[in-house]
Amino acid sequence: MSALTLEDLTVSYDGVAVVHSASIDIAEGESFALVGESGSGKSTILRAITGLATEWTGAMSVFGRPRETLRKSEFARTCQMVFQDPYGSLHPRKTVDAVLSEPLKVHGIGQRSEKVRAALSSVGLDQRFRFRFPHQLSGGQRQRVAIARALMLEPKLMLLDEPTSALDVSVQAEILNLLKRIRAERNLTYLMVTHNLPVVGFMCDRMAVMNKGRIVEIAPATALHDGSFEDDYTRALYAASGGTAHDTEADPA
Ligand SMILES: Nc1ncnc2c1ncn2[C@@H]1O[C@H](COP(=O)(O)OP(=O)(O)OP(=O)(O)O)[C@@H](O)[C@H]1O
Repeated sequence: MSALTLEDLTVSYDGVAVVHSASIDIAEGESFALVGESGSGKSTILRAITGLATEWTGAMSVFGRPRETLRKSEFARTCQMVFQDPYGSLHPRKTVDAVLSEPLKVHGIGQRSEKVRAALSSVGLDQRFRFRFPHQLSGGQRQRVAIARALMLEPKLMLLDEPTSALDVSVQAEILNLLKRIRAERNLTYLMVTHNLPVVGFMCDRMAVMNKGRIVEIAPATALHDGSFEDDYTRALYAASGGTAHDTEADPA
């Protein structure tokens, strides 16, 4: 079963296309990376999937359903996104409890207190953080809250937009380990934007490489062992990242 299929997806802002004819098919349970330099269109693909970028042509489907047929609430229960910046993505005047309860309230789901407690422990946060505000948390703790919020509705597909790049190097590996564990525990599908190839080696099964709005190559993450890429741009990106074989079992940070 495909978790996410994009066919010939072109996305524009104000009539100017920034993603051109992208096609990707991600299997259920797969962890898939979108890589490429800044401005290549990676986040725009995530924005089109979530509905934040509305000018698109082509076809998108989520677990076999055409994207445009999914109502907002159905989509939210299937697919959630974690953003790069846990500072900007959490409301400054809402406690962790309020942030985590909100999706349950909106969707009419009960047993909220138990669910919030369980969510905190599943992202490795002590219960004492429950009634704190974002400014009372570290960057890594905030990102744990953002991940917990994304999990509240038990989605099957997670879109991760550079989920660790705003964090201190010392906590990046912790968050990547957390994301990896959660995916295994819940059989989640990940589509992750990153510019960090070692992160791809650690977290992902396959990668699509983007250059100037186009997917130039789709390769297994194991190609990072020896740089066996077909496309010149991908090889240049690999060389720029150090070009060394990455141990996929080791922490990248
Ligand atoms: N809201 C917007 N309106 C107009 N143009 C935009 C908008 N957002 C992004 N763009 C443009 O679309 C192109 C692709 O941007 P996008 O953010 O998707 O790239 P990216 O690969 O995710 O880069 P980064 O790694 O820097 O986030 C860029 O040229 C960018 O300037």
